Amino acid sequence: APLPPGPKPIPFLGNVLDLTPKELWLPASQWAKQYGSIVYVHVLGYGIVFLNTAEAAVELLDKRGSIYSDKPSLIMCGEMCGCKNMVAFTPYGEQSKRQRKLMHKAFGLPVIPTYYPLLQTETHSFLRRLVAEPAEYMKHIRRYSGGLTLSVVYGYEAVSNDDEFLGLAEECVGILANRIASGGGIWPVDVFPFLQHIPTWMPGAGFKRNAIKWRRKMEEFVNRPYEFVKNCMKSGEYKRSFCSNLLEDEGIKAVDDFEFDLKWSANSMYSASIDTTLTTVSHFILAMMLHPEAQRKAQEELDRVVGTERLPTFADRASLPYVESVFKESLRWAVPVPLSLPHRLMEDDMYNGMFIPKGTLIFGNIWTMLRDETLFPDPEAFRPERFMEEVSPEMERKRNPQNYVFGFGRRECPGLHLVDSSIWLLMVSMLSTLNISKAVDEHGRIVEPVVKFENPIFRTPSLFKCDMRPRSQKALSLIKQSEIHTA
Ligand code: HEM
Repeated sequence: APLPPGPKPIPFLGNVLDLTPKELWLPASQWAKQYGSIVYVHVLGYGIVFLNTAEAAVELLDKRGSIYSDKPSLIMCGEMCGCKNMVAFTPYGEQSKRQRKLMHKAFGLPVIPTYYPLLQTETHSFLRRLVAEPAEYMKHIRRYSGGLTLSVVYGYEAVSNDDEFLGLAEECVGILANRIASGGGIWPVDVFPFLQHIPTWMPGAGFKRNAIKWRRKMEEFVNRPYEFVKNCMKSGEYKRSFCSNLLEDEGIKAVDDFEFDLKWSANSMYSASIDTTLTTVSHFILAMMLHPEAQRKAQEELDRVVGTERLPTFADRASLPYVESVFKESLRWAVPVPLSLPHRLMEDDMYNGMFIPKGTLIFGNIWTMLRDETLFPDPEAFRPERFMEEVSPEMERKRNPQNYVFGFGRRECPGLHLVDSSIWLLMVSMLSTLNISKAVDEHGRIVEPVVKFENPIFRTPSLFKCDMRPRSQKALSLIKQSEIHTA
């Protein structure tokens, strides 16, 4: 049977020249238009498949999940830098299933309301930092998502921007995203495994010396916050968290390798939440700045439902349909992880008469799915109204961006329910208290945002100038008073 179609490879090297290190989703979406729901390329004989429709992604990644849920085994990232135990890199098998079970226990839908008070506290602290230093909004979003994850996962409260655990986490997430996994995480040693045996002192062995250094940092990042929880529990003074809840669960504790799994799952959630949250919230700010009419409509709804005497809460959610549509459209428009994370096919397989060889890397092309004109007419436009239209339940499911942006099948994002609450509250709180608009320079001219996307995995916009200020004196005092109420 033929391989799926795709751009013509060159001899031996394959499609190496077609694969761009930045915004690979753009050529991938052109291939989707040209070749259809499934596209095949290869690099030096290693196959890569892009699944361009929800039907193909659900059929393969979900229904045939037992063979489509493995992860590529990367020597540099996984073995040498020790990341193979992070959930996003764990091979499909007993360990990945145990880790996901732990995360499901902590972040499954029924548990999320128990985090509401914490989400509220962190959101209000974020608003206070934002009004004090609006130009530093990216720093504040990072601090928010880092602080939230430290509290939820370890019961640890970061007290300042210079907090030692926040610093350690920032450093490690930076090493992982910008050093270890840059260029898709494939190093020469992954293609020529014998390189791992060359002595560290040899010229050209810099990658080995770096790997030793980075591995030590990663281990510190895994162990130190975990030891913090255990010490607090010993002393009897601790906040409930993912780790403490599971450490108190006698049934789960009895499972083999429990502590190892717990430590690495906790750490993985930290790494997985920072860039994704930063990307989503930055896109929301960008959208509000570029579409003042959508912002105004959302604010009118908020003023009608919540009023101006208090901040919004989760109890308001069902009465805010337009705000809900802004939330959905922000996720669709942003596509924070446009090609999802790669899965590895464990056995030869056939799809619609085409052959997909064992070992092929499979990318869910979420970008193309969420730019599908039949589901989202004028897909580049930011138009929350599209989600206000009356459609059949089947169509509603097909058009819900939350069914795409978190990936598919057995490796689907375990943080999705938390994100649904945390980012919703963050957006609604910003809308209710702040006006977001384009910045004005010292000559009074409007500064048009210029945005680039440099990260190969996350569609994070580069820092852009914008103006964020309280909607009124009342809004400012609500933000300031939130500290007193939280305390
Ligand atoms: C807007 C925010 C987020 C988005 C868009 C997002 C999206 C994704 C996507 C697309 C994947 C890959 C799924 C696949 O392989 O098919 C993923 C994996 C993952 N996410 Fe998220 N995520 C977000 C936030 C979070 C948060 C807050 C957490 C933790 C609390 C988290 C934890 C994880 C983990 C641990 C994995 C690896 C799962 C595995 O390989 O089994 N994510 N996420």
